Amino acid sequence: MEEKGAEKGVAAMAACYQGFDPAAYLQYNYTPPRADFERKDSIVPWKLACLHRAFTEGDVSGELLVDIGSGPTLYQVLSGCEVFNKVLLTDFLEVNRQELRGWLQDEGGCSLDWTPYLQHVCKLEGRRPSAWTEKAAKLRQVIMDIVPIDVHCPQPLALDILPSAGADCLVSCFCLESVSPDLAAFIRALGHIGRLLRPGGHLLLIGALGESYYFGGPGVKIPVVPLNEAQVCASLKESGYTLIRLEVYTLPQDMRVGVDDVSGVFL
Ligand SMILES: C[S@@+](CC[C@H](N)C(=O)[O-])C[C@H]1O[C@@H](n2cnc3c(N)ncnc32)[C@H](O)[C@@H]1O
Ligand SMILES: O=[N+]([O-])c1ccc2c(c1)CN[C@@H](CO)C2
Repeated sequence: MEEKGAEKGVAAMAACYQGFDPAAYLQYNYTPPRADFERKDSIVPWKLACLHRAFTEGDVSGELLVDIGSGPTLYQVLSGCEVFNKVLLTDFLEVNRQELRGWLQDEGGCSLDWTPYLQHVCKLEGRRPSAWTEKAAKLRQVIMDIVPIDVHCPQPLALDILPSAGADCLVSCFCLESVSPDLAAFIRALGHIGRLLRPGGHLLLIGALGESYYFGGPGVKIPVVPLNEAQVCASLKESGYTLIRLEVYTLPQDMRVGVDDVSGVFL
């Protein structure tokens, strides 16, 4: 049983997320300058390059990839969808699950055009950019479901969703530190998601460094656990992970656009 304070902190975070606005969030973080495919130092191309390397160079493989706290974004599985034949997307909010379903059903029901992302990852894979339609079809084919998740629950997913052995790989981007009231809750959540992973499975974790808040929509200010590299490493170790590689991106001044106070990104 968590002590009362922890439960109150978690409930307060859930209340903050009631105002989350997927379209605004995508606009803030997934359009230029943060997603500028012509700029070598833009954040999103850096993340896509790291994910491409992680999914193709490491010995990351298996059947099932689970994305923890997908939000309204798909970039985090554009490389993984070529390596795993089942991808499970998850989020705490129905508005985000709905946004992802909109893309999946390909009826124009989503707030961001993911084509430049698909084209960019095709380029990283040495394919011609026009292969983006094949990649989109592949992703729609491997996404098996879009389900609710709560990383503060010792059992974050409904019981019958994962095979008994667990997932072969987890990916989670800007979730745990953005949904936890404090560092202790962040570490507990790391442990909770670790139980979804089979022994020897991989966790690809992307997160914010030095961030204390971000806007999840107009006027929707959400508190974040400010992390430094040492805390990330110590938290992973404490929750039973073996760190294989840590990469850090430091935001250039013009990537600080007022939607948060993040200073760096780790993977
Ligand atoms: C900053 S967004 C990250 C979205 C996306 N992964 C990305 O890379 O941009 C944090 C996400 O965590 C979700 N979330 C909020 N509370 C959560 C919880 N208790 N468990 C899991 N996810 C939660 C939110 O709905 C939101 O989609
Ligand atoms: O630059 N980015 O690509 C990017 C994408 C998502 C997010 C950030 C930066 C920083 N804030 C987090 C929420 O804590 C969400």
